[in-house]
Amino acid sequence: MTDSDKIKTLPLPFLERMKEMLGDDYDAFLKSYENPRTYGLRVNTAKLSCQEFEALSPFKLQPIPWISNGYFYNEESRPARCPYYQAGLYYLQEPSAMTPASRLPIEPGDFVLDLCAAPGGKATALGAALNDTGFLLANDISTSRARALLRNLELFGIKNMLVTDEKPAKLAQRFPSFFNKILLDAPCSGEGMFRKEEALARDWTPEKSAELSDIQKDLVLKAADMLRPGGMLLYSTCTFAPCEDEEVVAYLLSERPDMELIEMPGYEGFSAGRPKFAGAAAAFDSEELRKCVRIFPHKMDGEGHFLALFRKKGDSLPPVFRSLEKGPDKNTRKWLDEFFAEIGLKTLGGQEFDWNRVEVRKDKVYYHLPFPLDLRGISFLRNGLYLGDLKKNRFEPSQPLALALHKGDIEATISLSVSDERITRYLKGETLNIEPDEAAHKKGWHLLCADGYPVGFGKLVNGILKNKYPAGWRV
Ligand SMILES: C[S@@+](CC[C@H](N)C(=O)[O-])C[C@H]1O[C@@H](n2cnc3c(N)ncnc32)[C@H](O)[C@@H]1O
Repeated sequence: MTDSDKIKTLPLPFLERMKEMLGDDYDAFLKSYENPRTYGLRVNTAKLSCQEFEALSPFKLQPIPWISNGYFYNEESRPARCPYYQAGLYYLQEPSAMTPASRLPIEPGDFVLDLCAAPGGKATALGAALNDTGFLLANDISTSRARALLRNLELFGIKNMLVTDEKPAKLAQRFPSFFNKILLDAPCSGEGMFRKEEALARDWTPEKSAELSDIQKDLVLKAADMLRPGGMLLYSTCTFAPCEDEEVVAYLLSERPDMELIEMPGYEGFSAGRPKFAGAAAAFDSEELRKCVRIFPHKMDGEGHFLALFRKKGDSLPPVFRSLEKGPDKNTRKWLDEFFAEIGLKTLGGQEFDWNRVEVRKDKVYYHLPFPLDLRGISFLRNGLYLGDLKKNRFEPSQPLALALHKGDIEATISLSVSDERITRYLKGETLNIEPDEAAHKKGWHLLCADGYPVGFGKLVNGILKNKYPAGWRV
């Protein structure tokens, strides 16, 4: 389909509304559909700095000016095929979609909720910013989408996380005034993504936006109720529809007078929210809506988005938890100790290993959140990090453990260059020949690394590395 054909697929009522919204800018907006879309990559700063990534990157990068750790890349570079992707060094994300997580200021130790998180484009950014301090609850109502979310968080090596597939109402009941940072990237009509995904334009109807607006209003109230006084909530959509954007913001401000809009770090391409779209619920100064941000594809190298940053008035202290004092049973401790001695474990993700966080369920060993949460009745896919499995009298490590390890955490590594074809063969599940000077130990469990960044485990026997990369992760 040519680019001018693309314009022909845009629904007429949508175009009429955009013409009214944009006035003199409408022609430039329409013309932007003739431009190719841009491609973005966001560096996992929990694993390496942007400078380190720039020095390593095999593809040409150009910084995204409004995202501190974001880069444009050329479509032909195919960064998903590079082993650094399997090592969790970056996430591929449309550049505008990087904006919401980047405008929610995460501090070490924050309790963060991403309410509609799958597949994890924003949750991975929030988790990396927390860098295993505090904790991240990443939720999605859809179980299958929550599985993809879990995989992406595991790829990023995040430990302090709870991944749930719950109804927001249930979470709101269990966690009132609990989190101090919340991202609500709401389900929306996706008008901002019409250039990227034509199917969205084909399925669009004005009635859908009205239905979604009701859902968004419900979700934003639930999110506000889970926010602690003094905490911040970022609401975002990838649509231009006023009933899903300013109208939802106005609704929250009217229903919850303790919520206020605040300015977010700006960028020259951002456009202000529109006071006239406040809708019926305008029991506040609608000029405040100018603090919202609209992203238009004719003003920036990205697709359409909407963002609003709120603060809950007042102040509060973080919840206090009793510390965990349980730890694993004697045998689990022994088998884990033996494995850790074999690989020479010093730290886990740069932090001291905390035995109190270890718990076994059905022969699976987990490294829980650092404090106990009451999860009775809450449906979750993961609490913390899945460390591995108890087999007959021994422990076998998991892939998420491999990805949660940092350079320097363990002794038993084999580090090959990313361009060494053995890394690609490993990712396909093949066994490898390893020279004696390439491995830290003569035999046993090793962590295979690409330029020092963990990719997965293998077991060395007589110069052959038996592949332990799980079938479900292979490329
Ligand atoms: C815009 S997408 C989220 C994208 C995600 N934040 C990211 O950056 O990768 C919206 C998500 O909301 C989920 N969703 C839809 N209705 C929901 C509801 N009532 N409660 C929670 N999540 C919901 C959908 O399954 C979908 O994954």
